[in-house]
Amino acid sequence: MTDDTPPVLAAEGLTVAFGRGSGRHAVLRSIDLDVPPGQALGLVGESGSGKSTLARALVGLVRPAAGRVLHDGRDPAHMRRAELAELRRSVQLIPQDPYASLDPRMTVGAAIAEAVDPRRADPRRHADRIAYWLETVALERDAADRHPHAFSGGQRQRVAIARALAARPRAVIADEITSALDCSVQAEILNVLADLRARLGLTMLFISHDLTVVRHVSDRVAVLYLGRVVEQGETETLYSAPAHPYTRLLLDSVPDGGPLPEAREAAAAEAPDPRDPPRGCAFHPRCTAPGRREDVCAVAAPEPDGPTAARCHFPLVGAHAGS
Ligand SMILES: Nc1ncnc2c1ncn2[C@@H]1O[C@H](COP(=O)(O)OP(=O)(O)OP(=O)(O)O)[C@@H](O)[C@H]1O
Repeated sequence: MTDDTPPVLAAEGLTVAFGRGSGRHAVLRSIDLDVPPGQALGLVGESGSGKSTLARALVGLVRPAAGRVLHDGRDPAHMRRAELAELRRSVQLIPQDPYASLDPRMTVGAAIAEAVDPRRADPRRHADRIAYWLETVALERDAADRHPHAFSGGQRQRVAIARALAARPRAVIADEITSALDCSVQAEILNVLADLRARLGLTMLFISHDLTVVRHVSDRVAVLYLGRVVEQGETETLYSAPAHPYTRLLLDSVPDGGPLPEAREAAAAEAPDPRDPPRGCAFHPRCTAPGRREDVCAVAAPEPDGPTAARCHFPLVGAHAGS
């Protein structure tokens, strides 16, 4: 790999809008991010911030209103049908609910066989590959003969991961795959993913509303607020010195010892309607960073600045940090 190897996944000025006429509204606004080969980018944000829409846009299920997505430096909008089919295989989306990716009528073996070779999906033909992928996610070989409903939630998510990997993707997008699971099962799935990343050098976009979860599996993290990336950077930098008050709020809300009083107050405030975000900095009505909310916040949208490209007029750290 050279320095000019393009990222496996990228978004450039990506804007996605839904609705028609006067009801049309942007859900993602000028998103810039990239995931280089073998890296894992975590994407965090609260419900409605646009995480799933971004995942869907990256795999070509949602069309940009402006900007573009790139796969290995190429825009799917200019691909032929066969290339698009190959793209769908090479970027696997694992959704929160494995039932959305697993056909309940198919045995697990048949589902994996289909990913191995869609044209010759006979599970007997691919028995060794099926066993290999099941073992890769720490499931028994005989899981192949059972249907998805015969598994627990965590096991089902392992099956979904095995199925996604069996397609030999260049990248995996995991969308809230642990959020419906108990803490201990969540930890198991995160360990499986961390192990797979180390063994297979997977390129990954890992989406969650939970910063603690994202930290374990990401080299870098991007924070989404009302359809905008408000901060992104190396995981350790972002966690140890967040520059955006929203990132700080998310970190302070992590349940170890309970949130700080300001975080509690801001977290309790309703998130604004994504269809009609506040002018200026969209976060300003909830911003409780002491002494930092100024008139400018209500009128001017901040540009990304500092080591973590924080979109804040008064970042908490960095050259322009206020007192
Ligand atoms: N097909 C659609 N048509 C219209 N609006 C949509 C559509 N898909 C998503 N939205 C809206 O886009 C916004 C972002 O939704 P999205 O599902 O991407 O958020 P999210 O961060 O993934 O939330 P959650 O964590 O709750 O899934 C929401 O206001 C949602 O109602």
